[in-house]
Amino acid sequence: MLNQVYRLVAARQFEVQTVAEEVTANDIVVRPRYLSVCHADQRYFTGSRPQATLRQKLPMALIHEGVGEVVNDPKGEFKPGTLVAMIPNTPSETDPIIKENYLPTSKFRSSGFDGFMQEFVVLRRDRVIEVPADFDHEMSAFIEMVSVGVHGLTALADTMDADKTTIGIWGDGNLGYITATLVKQLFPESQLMIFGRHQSKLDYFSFADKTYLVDDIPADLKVSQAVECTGGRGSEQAIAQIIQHIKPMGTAILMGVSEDPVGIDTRSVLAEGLTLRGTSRSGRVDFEKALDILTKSPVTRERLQNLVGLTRKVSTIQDIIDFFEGDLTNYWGKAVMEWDV
Ligand SMILES: NC(=O)C1=CN([C@@H]2O[C@H](COP(=O)(O)OP(=O)(O)OC[C@H]3O[C@@H](n4cnc5c(N)ncnc54)[C@H](OP(=O)(O)O)[C@@H]3O)[C@@H](O)[C@H]2O)C=CC1
Ligand SMILES: O=C(CO)[C@H](O)[C@H](O)COP(=O)(O)O
Ligand SMILES: [Zn+2]
Repeated sequence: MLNQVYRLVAARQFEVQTVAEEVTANDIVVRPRYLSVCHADQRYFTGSRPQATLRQKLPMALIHEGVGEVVNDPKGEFKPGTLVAMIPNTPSETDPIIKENYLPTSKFRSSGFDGFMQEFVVLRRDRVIEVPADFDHEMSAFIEMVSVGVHGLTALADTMDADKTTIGIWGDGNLGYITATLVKQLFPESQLMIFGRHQSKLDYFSFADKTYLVDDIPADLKVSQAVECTGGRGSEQAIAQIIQHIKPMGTAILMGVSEDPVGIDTRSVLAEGLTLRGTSRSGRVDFEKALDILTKSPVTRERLQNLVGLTRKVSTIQDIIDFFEGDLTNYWGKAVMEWDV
């Protein structure tokens, strides 16, 4: 099958390349419909990764968050037109201990392996998962990010001590918002506190028990456990505040990506017996759990619909460039393209 792949070839430059794809009986052919932009894609689009990384990974189709319609299933298990979430991580082995998203042999789309900006995406059968027909399509585009939140909170549940009194989330953007909606489902008895930089973003977290601007946190405030969802240079300040405000022996899950190493006050980490645990990406089990939560909880779906920020139909390369540029200046929410190439 000949496929048109929309690859980033250099910062802010895309090219359509024609690729011959083999479709085996174990594959599903999907036409992408709604695609959502992640910070990781923007770091490639703007050329802000190190030059050596860009040389190694480009040309490459961006985007690892999206839903599409099944076009062809050689085994007939999925009907044509079925809406599916596409799982960007593609493992080639299993391990009894290391999860699929941490195996060095796994390929992750839009990080060295073509993402979803293609006419058709050929995925292994276990890399698609049906999305209920009544889900909002634009919200469904970022189910991958919901699965990342599920993965992070699963790691928190596996690691933390018995104190569930208060969970603090640092970061008032997309990942913070998604993780906050999931805390309400996965830790319903906990008090949820959000720590952010913008009052107008914190106002969206109306379901949280408390919100704080990070320059106005009461000195004696303590959280039982914490999740860092900031990234960039903001991570350093967020981790420092988490160390200051978490109870002894608490766990902090770190999810924000920083290009440069950030400083951490290890003396306090040791003195208070804290656990800092990083989580990255997600696997099929996290997608399944995310879809289960969304299916059972209409209120979570409604909250996540409030995170749909910029939406536009894209049909040409200029539309794609304009869309990515638009996302860079978009203040609140996820940017979702209706993929109409
Ligand atoms: N681990 C993983 O698998 C994944 C990681 N990520 C990463 O998560 C990070 C966040 O992504 P996303 O939510 O989309 O980004 P956003 O820009 O939407 O959100 C980050 C928010 O955190 C705020 N912030 C910055 N510093 C602090 C601080 N010290 N304390 C509290 N809030 C702060 C930012 O404010 P301001 O804009 O003023 O700086 C911004 O509002 C990125 O680094 C992204 O790459 C994303 C997906 C998956
Ligand atoms: O966004 C993510 C998962 O949803 C990850 O942060 C992203 O995959 C990291 O990739 P890269 O190393 O290419 O920045
Ligand atoms: Zn991502």
